[in-house]
Amino acid sequence: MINPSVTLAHVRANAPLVHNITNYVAMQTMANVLLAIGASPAMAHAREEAAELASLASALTINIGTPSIDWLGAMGEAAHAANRAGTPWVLDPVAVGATAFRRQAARRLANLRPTVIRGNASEIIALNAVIDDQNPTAGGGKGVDATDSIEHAEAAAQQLARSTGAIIAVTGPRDLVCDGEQIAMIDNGHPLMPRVTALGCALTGVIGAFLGAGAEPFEGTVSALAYYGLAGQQAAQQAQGPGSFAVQFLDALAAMDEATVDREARISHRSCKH
Ligand SMILES: Nc1ncnc2c1ncn2[C@@H]1O[C@H](COP(=O)(O)OP(=O)(O)OP(=O)(O)O)[C@@H](O)[C@H]1O
Ligand SMILES: Cc1ncsc1CCO
Ligand SMILES: [Mg+2]
Repeated sequence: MINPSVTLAHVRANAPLVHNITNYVAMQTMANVLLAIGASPAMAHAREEAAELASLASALTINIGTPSIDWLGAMGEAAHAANRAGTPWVLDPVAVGATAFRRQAARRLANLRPTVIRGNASEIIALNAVIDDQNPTAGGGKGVDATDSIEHAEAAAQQLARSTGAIIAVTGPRDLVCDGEQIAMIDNGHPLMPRVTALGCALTGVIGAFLGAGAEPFEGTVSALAYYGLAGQQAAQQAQGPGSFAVQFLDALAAMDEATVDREARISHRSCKH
């Protein structure tokens, strides 16, 4: 039985510092989402300070949404520093199927022992193919958007969890979390969420904050997804469309009552099929 409110309360009480190397599109949204949940965001991508900041933080997140060679250097150094410090870190392999540059970057990062990898269904299918050396040339997704279903990604998530040792979180109309042995499905969320850019990227930060607050990685990831989806449902009740939804969403994250998360989280849990 997972109680998402336990970690949410820890985040609110301890305001973990989350270091994010994320894309230009997501930076402000992600920082605002982290502030709304009660965490303390730091967005920094200079190679000169990446390792130092990662080792100070309670959690690190790395997102390849707008990659460059310089940033990849900073990402590698930050991941190594987090590993040395025993700090959890989350990889967001944005649009990994789209280009050779992204495939190479994501392969390198996924092999640096991330605690969690979060992507949409197409990203997880593509990343698994890359790690499995199927090396897709034009695989998966339409740029940063998903074109595959969660159900379709389940086998890939399981294989990727086993090959990388990471917890795999696949998000979409339903979310799935797999550690290679067990699977949780989360049925919270709202169709307006993918109509606002970078809400997936920001969710990667929320997972980071939950891990940084001390959650066990599988439970912390499931808890973050349920809380986030539920905030989406609540925001949608007040919203007129994607614009007002974005504003309402921050308010819903901040106002979320802890008992409500436990009551309205729709989490189911089972063993992997194979
Ligand atoms: N159709 C949907 N119905 C309900 N919830 C959804 C839907 N699509 C996405 N979500 C929710 O939106 C959040 C972000 O997930 P999504 O899969 O859209 O990320 P993403 O594709 O990485 O987004 P981005 O790249 O824009 O940051 C998750 O909480 C997910 O559950
Ligand atoms: C739209 C977009 N392009 C690169 S990163 C990003 C944010 C959503 O992933
Ligand atoms: Mg994404």
